[in-house]
Amino acid sequence: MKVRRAIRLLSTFFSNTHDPKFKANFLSHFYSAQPQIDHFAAATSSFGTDPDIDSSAFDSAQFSVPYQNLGNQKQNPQQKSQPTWDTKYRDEVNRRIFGKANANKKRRLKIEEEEKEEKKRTLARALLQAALDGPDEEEEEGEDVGVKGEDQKSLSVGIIGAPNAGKSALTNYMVGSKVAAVSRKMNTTTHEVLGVMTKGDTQICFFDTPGLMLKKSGYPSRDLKAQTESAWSSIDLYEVLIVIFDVHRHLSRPDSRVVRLIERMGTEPNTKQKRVLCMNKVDLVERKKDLLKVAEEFKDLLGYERVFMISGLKGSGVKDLTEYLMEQAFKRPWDEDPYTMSEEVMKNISLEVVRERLLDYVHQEIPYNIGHRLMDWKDLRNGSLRIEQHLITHKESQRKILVGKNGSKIGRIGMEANEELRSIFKREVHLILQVRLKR
Ligand SMILES: Nc1nc2c(ncn2[C@@H]2O[C@H](COP(=O)(O)OP(=O)(O)OP(=O)(O)O)[C@@H](O)[C@H]2O)c(=O)[nH]1
Repeated sequence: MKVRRAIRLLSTFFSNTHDPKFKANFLSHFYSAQPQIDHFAAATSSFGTDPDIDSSAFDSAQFSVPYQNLGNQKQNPQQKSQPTWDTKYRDEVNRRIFGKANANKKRRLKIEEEEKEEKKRTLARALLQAALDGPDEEEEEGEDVGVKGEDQKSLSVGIIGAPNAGKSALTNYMVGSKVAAVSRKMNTTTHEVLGVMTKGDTQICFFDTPGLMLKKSGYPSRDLKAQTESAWSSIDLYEVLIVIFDVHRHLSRPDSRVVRLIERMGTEPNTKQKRVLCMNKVDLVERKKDLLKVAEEFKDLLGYERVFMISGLKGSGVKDLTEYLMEQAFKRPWDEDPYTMSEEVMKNISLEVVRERLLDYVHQEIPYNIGHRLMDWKDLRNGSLRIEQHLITHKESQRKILVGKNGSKIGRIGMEANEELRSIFKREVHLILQVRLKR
């Protein structure tokens, strides 16, 4: 749709232009993969001159498709199915089968780094989807626009669980699927806002509780005592605490530390906090009877007001959980500006938009190992946003595919991404994409 609109704009522009020389020049601009001197000089200034790097560029400034306030269009960017491959499992397999426990610390760090990146991207995708979807019917009912301070309701929700229990996936699902607006920011190392959901008059902030080390007894480890103590004491700050665990894993290989955590949280009363138990990853459990068995196992834990069987990834049961949380909210002004998108989120969205367009145009031709980096992000004085991203490949053949004939592919990717970013950020965007060959 958007390409068509851009093409339409270009055709109108052309039909009003009669100078054939001008047309020819313009077209050579449009399709040229060669950087245009002025823009390129600016675009590469942050890079220095690396003789080993060859590049081709798209610069949105060369294509004067006028900015229009495109509003909150309903769009459906075809979401590519993401590999659900979890590198932790690969690591575990290597460790068990090949005994590579400590073989490669660097590799582990790299994997962790990749996982972090993937999480950021997942969040960005969810936010992007939400931003593009616009408010759905349910949200329109409650219209959060202009909800007065005295009518606002808020709730803080902490999520606790072992690594891999699915805390992020659940939050992303809740925040991403029903978001009227979103923001995400880091507070301290122990309080990370996982996401903010604003729906109707209610805003729910989800907090991660990282850094909680458990001993076999289910109590905090003495290692890193100060750090973990502050993390543990922070748990009480939330009005609702979600204790989440991987029920599929529990059925096959129960982890005593997780069981103790569930028991501890379910027995220790806290009159100021409601606690719920979430049996996550139910989609992986084949025999649903097994779920009842697990529910039975924890039925005497009176500290939990409710038990939810959910799939944070696929969404089953999440609606009930969300409704429950909405009901718990207190009359209190919102903590977060629902329309704030943090810069970090915006940056990730910009990468994600380009990545999606890339996948649309190069499909499987481009392996996932192509480097994709945000090189520059600037708020310009005229109110526009300058975004520079580089696609880095080691192979000339890949560079050619990305650039396309006379730069047509990178040009198209750039045009579409630029327009999409304008409509998401509601401002003029100056996008520069460079395909670089690193020898
Ligand atoms: N099948 C299935 N997989 C899930 C579900 N929830 C999470 N996962 C997967 O489990 C893995 C861990 O999920 P995360 O959401 O990252 O878990 P986390 O608790 O935030 O992990 P840490 O950040 O390590 O504490 C990911 O590969 C998810 O895709 C679910 O409901 N069903």
